[in-house]
Amino acid sequence: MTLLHIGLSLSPTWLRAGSWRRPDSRVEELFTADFFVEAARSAEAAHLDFLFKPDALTLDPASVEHGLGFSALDPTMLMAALVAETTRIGLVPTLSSTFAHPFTTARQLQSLDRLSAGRAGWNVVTSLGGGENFADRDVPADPYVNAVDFVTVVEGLRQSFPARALHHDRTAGVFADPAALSQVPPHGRYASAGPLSVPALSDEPLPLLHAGGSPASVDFAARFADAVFAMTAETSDGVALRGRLHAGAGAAGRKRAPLVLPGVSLCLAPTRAQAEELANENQPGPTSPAHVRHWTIVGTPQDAVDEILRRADAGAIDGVIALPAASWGSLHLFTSEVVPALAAAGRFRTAYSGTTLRGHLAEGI
Ligand SMILES: Cc1cc2nc3c(=O)[nH]c(=O)nc-3n(C[C@H](O)[C@H](O)[C@H](O)COP(=O)(O)O)c2cc1C
Repeated sequence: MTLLHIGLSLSPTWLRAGSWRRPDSRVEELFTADFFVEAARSAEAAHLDFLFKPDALTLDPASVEHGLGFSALDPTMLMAALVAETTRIGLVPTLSSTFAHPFTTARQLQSLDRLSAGRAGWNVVTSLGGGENFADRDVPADPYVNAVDFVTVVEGLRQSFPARALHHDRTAGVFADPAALSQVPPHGRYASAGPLSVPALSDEPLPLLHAGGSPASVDFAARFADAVFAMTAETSDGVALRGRLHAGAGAAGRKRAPLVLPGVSLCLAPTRAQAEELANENQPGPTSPAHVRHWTIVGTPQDAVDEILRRADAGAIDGVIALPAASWGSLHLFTSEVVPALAAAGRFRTAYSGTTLRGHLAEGI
C-alpha cells in the first residue's frame, strides 16, 4: 500500500484570525526560534516528511492592526535555525522565482542542504504580490517561462561545484579538483556563471515543491516539481489535478509524477462540539486573503483520519500539508493523534527509514 506524505506548514495558521488573542497563543514569541522549535519537534516526533514555510514578500500595514497579516520571519533563515534542533525531518523554505536571484537562492539552499545533511527542499513560487519591494527590477514578462530559467540556473549552479570535486587528499595536498568545477550558461534574463562557492552534497537535484493554480503552474509542476502544495478544496479538484500532473509528467518523460499534497486546514479538538466552538470563535476576519480556500476539517482527530483516508482512497491526494487552525491544540492533536493513527492504519511511516528529504518523499511509492 502506498504511504502518505505529510508536511507541516510553519506559517502560524494556528494564530490567524482572532486565535492569536487566546491566552495560550504565545503570540509574543512569534518572531523567536523557540515558537517554531516546539512545532518542529512535534512534527519530527510524528516522523513527518518535512516542515514547510510559505512566504509573502509584501505587507499591507492595515493587515497587522488586528492580526498577523503577512508578517513573518524569512523562511530560509527560519529553516536554518531549525537545523540543529532536528535530525531527520525535511526543511522546505519558499523562495520566489520572480523576485529572488538564482545565485543567492542556490547558495542559500545548498548551504541549508549541507548544514542539514540532505534535508533541504525548495518551494518554488512565482508570487502574487511584492512588486513594490523590487521596483528597481524588471518583472518577468511571463512568470512561468522565467521560473523555468530560474530553476535551471539554480540547479546548474548547485552542480557547478559537484560533490565529486572534493578530494580532501591530505597526503597529496589536494582539497578539490578545479577541473570538476564548471560554469553555467545564461538562461533568459539570468547570467550567473558560477561556480557556486558551496559544494553540492550529492548529484541529486534538490527536491522541489511548487504552489500555484493556473494551467501554466500545472505544466511547470509536471516538468519540475517533486510535490505540489495544492489548494484543492474538494475531492474532485484533487482527482482532476492529480490526473493533469500525471499526464504532464508522463508527457515530459518523467518516471514519477509530482505528489499532490493539498493544504488542509485542521481545527481539531477532543469532541466535535469543541472543535466547532473553536472554529466559530476563530472565523477568518475581513483582512484574511479572500482567494485562499483550502480543504478544511473541523472535528476530532478521528474525523481528520477518516477524511484524509477517504481522499487518499479516492485518488485525490498523495498526502497533505497540515495547516493547523485556531489553537496550538490543533497542531498537537495532529502530530500526537492523527498521524499516529494513520501510521497504525499502515498508511504512514512508523519511524524514519532515511535521512534525506528526497529519501522521505520516495518512500512507499
Ligand atoms: C496553494 C498556493 C500557495 C501559494 N503560496 C505562495 C507563497 O507561499 N508565496 C508566494 O509568494 N506565492 C504563493 N502563491 C502564489 C503563487 O506563487 C502565484 O503567484 C499565484 O498562484 C498566481 O499564479 P498561478 O496563476 O499559476 O496560480 C501560492 C499559490 C497557491 C495556489
